[in-house]
Amino acid sequence: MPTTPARLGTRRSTMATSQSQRVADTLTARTGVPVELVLITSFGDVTRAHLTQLGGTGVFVNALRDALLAGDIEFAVHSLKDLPTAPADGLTLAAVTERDDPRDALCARDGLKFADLPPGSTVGTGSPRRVAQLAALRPDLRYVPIRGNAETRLGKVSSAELDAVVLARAGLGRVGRLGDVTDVFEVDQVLPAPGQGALAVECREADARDTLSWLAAVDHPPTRAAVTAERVVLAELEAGCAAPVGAHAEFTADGRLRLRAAVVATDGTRAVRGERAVAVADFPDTVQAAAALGRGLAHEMIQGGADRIVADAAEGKEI
Ligand SMILES: NCc1[nH]cc(CCC(=O)O)c1CC(=O)O
Repeated sequence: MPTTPARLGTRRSTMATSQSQRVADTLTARTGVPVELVLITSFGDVTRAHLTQLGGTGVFVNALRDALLAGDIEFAVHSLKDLPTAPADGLTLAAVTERDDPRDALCARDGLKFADLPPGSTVGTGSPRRVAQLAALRPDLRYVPIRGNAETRLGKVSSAELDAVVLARAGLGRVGRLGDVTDVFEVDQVLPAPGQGALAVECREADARDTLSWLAAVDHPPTRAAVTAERVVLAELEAGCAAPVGAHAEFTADGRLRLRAAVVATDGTRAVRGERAVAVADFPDTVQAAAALGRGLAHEMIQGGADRIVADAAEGKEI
């Protein structure tokens, strides 16, 4: 067992350092291996461009991946929903942590619920997925693209620049701001981003089987199966993290993995939704069964025109 600390690369934001520290602490508690955090600046943290204009997925993870490949760190913790679906050469997902609350949350002025926002109220979110699904529920609100970390976004409500913002509840918990939440969207109202609420532990492929095999101590196989199904939907639709695609999988009481997905046009007027479930225990490999579930649902949705909606959303970059 190594006695020099393993270096865990993290982005600098409060959310990133808090979730990285939590993974580090759990790993040390479960394995005895000391872990130190190494702060890395990513392009996604410094640019002010809108997420849909950054030209693809991975803006938040590339700096960490570069540091891994350069040998500056042993492993990295990412928000799984920020991780591109394409595998990175030489790297592997050593663990997927048990998912936190996957739902999106509203933080509104005066404790307002979503249904009680007056018509014309301004709702800030940088995510086409959220805008599309929220606009389908409340076309009478004004959706305003915003960027910045969770604290910056919440500040736009307290300064009265916006009436509300929508953020992931899991992230708000990690920055200690659950007290700002005034409403929570059930997953059948606003489907979360694939992987939302789960963390990915990434390392060099060779190390995962060898010197870093202890990272498996934070792997949560049911979460890995669920997020695999969700991410396959995203990959099959050839959509990135900025696409209007929601997907959520969960195990039902009778042991089936149930996957729901939605592709919604950014103005909320067109949508293709789908749902299917599989008894994963009937298959030798749970993750492969989950991937097959995701592929099946994605193909059914493509038959229904989901790929057209994704392509249209990618063309009209401004939301
Ligand atoms: N794209 C930024 C990002 N990446 C992960 C989270 C939240 C935490 C999570 O989903 O694990 C957030 C902020 C947000 O969407 O509100």
